[in-house]
Amino acid sequence: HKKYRFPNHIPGRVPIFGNLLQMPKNPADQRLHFAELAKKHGEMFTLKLGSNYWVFLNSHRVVGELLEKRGALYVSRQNLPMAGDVISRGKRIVFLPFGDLWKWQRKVIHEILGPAQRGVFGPFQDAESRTLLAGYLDQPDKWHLSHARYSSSVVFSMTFGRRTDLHDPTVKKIVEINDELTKSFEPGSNLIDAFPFLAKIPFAHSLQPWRWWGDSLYKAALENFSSEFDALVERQRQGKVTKCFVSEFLRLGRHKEIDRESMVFLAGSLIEAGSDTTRVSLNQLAAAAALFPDWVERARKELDEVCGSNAERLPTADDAPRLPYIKAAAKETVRWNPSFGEIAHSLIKDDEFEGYRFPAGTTFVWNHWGIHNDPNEYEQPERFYPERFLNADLEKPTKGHLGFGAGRRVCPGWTVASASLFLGISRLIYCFDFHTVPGRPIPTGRPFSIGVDKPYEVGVTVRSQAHADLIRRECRPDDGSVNP
Ligand code: HEM
Repeated sequence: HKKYRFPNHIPGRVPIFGNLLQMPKNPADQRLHFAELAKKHGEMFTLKLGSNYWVFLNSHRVVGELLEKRGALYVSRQNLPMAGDVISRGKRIVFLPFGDLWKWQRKVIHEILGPAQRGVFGPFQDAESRTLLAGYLDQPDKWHLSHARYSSSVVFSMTFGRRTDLHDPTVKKIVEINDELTKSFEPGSNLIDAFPFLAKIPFAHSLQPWRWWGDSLYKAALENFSSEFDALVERQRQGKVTKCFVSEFLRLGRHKEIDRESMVFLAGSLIEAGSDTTRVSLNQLAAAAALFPDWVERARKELDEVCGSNAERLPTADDAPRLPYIKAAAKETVRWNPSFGEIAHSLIKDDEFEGYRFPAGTTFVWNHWGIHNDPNEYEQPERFYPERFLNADLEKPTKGHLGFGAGRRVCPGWTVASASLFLGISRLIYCFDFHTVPGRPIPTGRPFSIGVDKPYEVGVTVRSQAHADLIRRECRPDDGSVNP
């Protein structure tokens, strides 16, 4: 590696493992650790994790220079024998290395879910957010389950054309598989991904316990998605299909271009990538509304001007041009106290930058928590303050923060995601008050827990009798139940 030069190596490396043994175990602690390292070492630093070099990008400037401006080079994912090959058999787009299959999948997703298709998924978001309100009204203490149901049912409708609730067996399995999957790609979380060469040693299959676990996760996901796929084809045969990702995919003949398992995983990947992210973002929103009532007041003023101060009607997607503050709040929701970790990019060709030389295969991490909490990047970063996004980029939901990642790997679901957030936020803030619960402070200053359990206490009450009546009138209460 003589001809290469990495920025700021973090001291304390040991042979073979590099910095791996210094990594905190818990993902939230890892994020705080990366932010601390950024404070000490500046815009870039390097960790050696097993046999891999990980360069951390700690400012919007270097993320922009490398992941955005040179996006065509910083476009792949690192070699992940466990998460990518064994658990996903190279079929989950999120782990796919740069190449034809990845390019093809991005193109198809864009074609079916991009901005031109808003009319297709808009009605799902409208229906599901009404159910969200009914859930809040009936079971205010289960707000977190209402978020889970909303998020999951939107992406399910959009992908397979059917609504779901939290008791749905397919949804339950997805949640379980996702839990395991998330664990598997934290930096340093499993030895095989830290030492990819181990995967190449021809041990007998039976001597590789990690393979059993990975294989069983793959099979569980495949069965789960396949049965949904078959059910849709059957509904279609009976002439009962709603326009959705899979029905469009079939109508456009895309299934002739790809094998069945890859097709099933493409659909499944959308659900995996779209549900938890939206759910956790709404959890962040609830915490922010309870902790910072000042922005809620300002958001209300705008909503009341458009929909009436006495619950005349619900906000809709068509109100967006008159609700700039809500659009800004949707961006701030994915910026503030971000709970999710980053997904690293990998370099496909040697590159030089400001005196450094990186070999192809280097892993690059956009330091999500570090950048979002850096006072040099955001004034008072700990404060939820939508005003910071009332600027020229307001209409570009992915700009000004890293909530959707960056560059060529930026979340391809952002159109759907930002519309789900916009509608969810505008309706919730219009109809409900959020407050902190005495003696149960919301634990900010570190990433929130992303599990399906309630991450913290938030008090929820309907704003007025008129708002409760509006919900009863316009949202079907029988759909609103999240838990018997
Ligand atoms: C608020 C909700 C969401 C958030 C915060 C979010 C965030 C992200 C982030 C941070 C990435 C990685 C970007 C990178 O590597 O630079 C990503 C990737 C991805 N997201 Fe989202 N996402 C959300 C919703 C969705 C939805 C609704 C869908 C599907 C319709 C979706 C589909 C995907 C896919 C397929 C990828 C992998 C892209 C690739 O590797 O090329 N996401 N998302």
